[in-house]
Amino acid sequence: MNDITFFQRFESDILAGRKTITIRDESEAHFEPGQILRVGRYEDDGYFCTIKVLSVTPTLLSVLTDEHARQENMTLEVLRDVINDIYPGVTQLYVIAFEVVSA
Ligand SMILES: CC(=O)Nc1ccn([C@@H]2O[C@H](CO)[C@@H](O)[C@H]2O)c(=O)n1
Repeated sequence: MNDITFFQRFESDILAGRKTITIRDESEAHFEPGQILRVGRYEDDGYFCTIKVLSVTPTLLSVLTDEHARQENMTLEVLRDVINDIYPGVTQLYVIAFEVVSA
């Protein structure tokens, strides 16, 4: 069983270290720094790597910055669109910073 999933289109960025955060809603705000998580693809739940959680930081959609976008390997405009698609109407978000520990 995997502990967290990502859309398949982000797999290569995660494995290459180009995507080092994920921004989630309340339902995934329970992770703790130091936790080791098995990571799967959302589409088929296939395992693709193991990450270590570095931090979990509450944030708001309205205060996302270019620095968040850089850590997602996308522009801020695209990041806002992605979040609006996944979490329509949600303003309270959590930035989960992580590093890949094995793949
Ligand atoms: C079931 C479910 O919620 N899955 C998610 C949720 C979010 N994300 C990515 O995190 C960043 C900010 O949201 C963006 O890169 C998102 O695409 C993801 O890959 N998979």
